[in-house]
Amino acid sequence: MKLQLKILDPRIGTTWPLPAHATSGSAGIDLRACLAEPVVLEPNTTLLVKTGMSIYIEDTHYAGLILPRSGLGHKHGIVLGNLVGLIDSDYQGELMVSVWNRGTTAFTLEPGERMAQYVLVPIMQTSFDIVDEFVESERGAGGFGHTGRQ
Ligand SMILES: O=c1ccn([C@H]2C[C@H](O)[C@@H](COP(=O)(O)OP(=O)(O)OP(=O)(O)O)O2)c(=O)[nH]1
Ligand SMILES: [Mg+2]
Repeated sequence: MKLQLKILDPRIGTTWPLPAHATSGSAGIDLRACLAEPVVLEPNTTLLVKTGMSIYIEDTHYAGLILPRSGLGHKHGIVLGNLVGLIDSDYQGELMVSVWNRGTTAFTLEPGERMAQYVLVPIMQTSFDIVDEFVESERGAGGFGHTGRQ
């Protein structure tokens, strides 16, 4: 599916490649850190980092998710300060990534480094019928481990 992309940082598409799926089956598109110079992220610090671009989804049946990269998250503790970024279909501003060093050692984020990934997902918007009672389901109100652990 084609989306409108506005390039805000001229290094995107010149110094660094245009955003794209890395392989034919990649679900995500890596987002690069649009930094002027390397930044040291001390343990347990968070930095809001520009991506240098805006993606306007427009169609309300889709949203963007910003997710961690597994290698950075597992090996270096670099995840997201908001855990997951949710990008609304009507958002036209610059995509921003809240980079959180949840690890125990400092991490140097380099200009152009792929820091997170963007995934387009389908969305069902909801409205509500107000009711007093539900038709009873098999589960009912049981949750939070109600069915046991094994
Ligand atoms: O990691 C993120 C999360 C959000 N956004 C942008 C796109 C999104 O559409 C907008 C609002 O995000 P959200 O609704 O999660 O944040 P909020 O704190 O509720 O802000 P708002 O009051 O603007 O809705 O911020 C990002 O660029 N990166
Ligand atoms: Mg909001």
